[in-house]
Amino acid sequence: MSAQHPASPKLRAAGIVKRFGSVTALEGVDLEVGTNEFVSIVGASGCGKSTLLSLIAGLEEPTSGTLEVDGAPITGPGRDRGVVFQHATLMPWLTVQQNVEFALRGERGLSRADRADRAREFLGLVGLDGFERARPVELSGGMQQRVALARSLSYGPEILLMDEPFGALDALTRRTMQELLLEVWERHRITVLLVTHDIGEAVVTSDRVIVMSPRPGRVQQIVDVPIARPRTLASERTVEFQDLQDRILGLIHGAE
Ligand SMILES: Nc1ncnc2c1ncn2[C@@H]1O[C@H](COP(=O)(O)OP(=O)(O)OP(=O)(O)O)[C@@H](O)[C@H]1O
Repeated sequence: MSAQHPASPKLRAAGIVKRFGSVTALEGVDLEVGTNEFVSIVGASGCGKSTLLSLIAGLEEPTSGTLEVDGAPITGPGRDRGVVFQHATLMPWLTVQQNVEFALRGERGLSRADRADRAREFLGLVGLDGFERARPVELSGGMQQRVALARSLSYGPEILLMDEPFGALDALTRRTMQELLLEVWERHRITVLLVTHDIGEAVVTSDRVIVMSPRPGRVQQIVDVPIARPRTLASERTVEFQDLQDRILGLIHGAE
């Protein structure tokens, strides 16, 4: 287990247990994520990665244990946490611009014009200038995920929770989206928690990788990623990168 724990964590989970009927999805999960940290969660299918993310998003309640953001308990979904899922879940009858504006409707003090400006700003950030009036059906999967990312970032969350956000994309688009995510993270310095099946993705993006073990889901090990940033394709060709990736794969297979 890594000795490094953030001094005052942005996000803290302590003793988390989650049961669905007779299934124990999570058993005694402890986790601390620092402000601006980029942390990935990996592990075999069914080890509780999505469940943990849903609990932190406030979409599910733990059976027992404590979940906190900045020391305050998580009691439900909140605008301090943005969520991006594997599928973009855009509203098909709205344009790209309207989809982002819709997410801003609850923002106090934002006029209609402000919402439109904010939506345009974030669509620009994810490289969708010129697509504001398109409908989701006219976009590729990667572009739809860009809209989902813009939508989640537009209301200024401090934590971005991502569940296999690029899992449905082809390898090239996936690579572009990883680079975009890192760019956004470097620029906005938010805290990111990324669930992924792609160990390379976890290593190239993260400060730390949490390896979970299944039945019931627990934190098996936390692996530090000491590779210098910014990370590029060249960093992935290094022995250090390959060794880390192999070590994490070994941990996952050892736990199955
Ligand atoms: N709503 C639910 N009702 C019943 N059981 C559930 C529910 N959600 C998750 N589970 C169970 O909890 C366990 C953990 O599931 P979860 O989806 O969190 O795992 P995961 O690691 O994200 O899996 P995958 O990598 O396949 O997406 C599984 O045994 C799953 O069947």
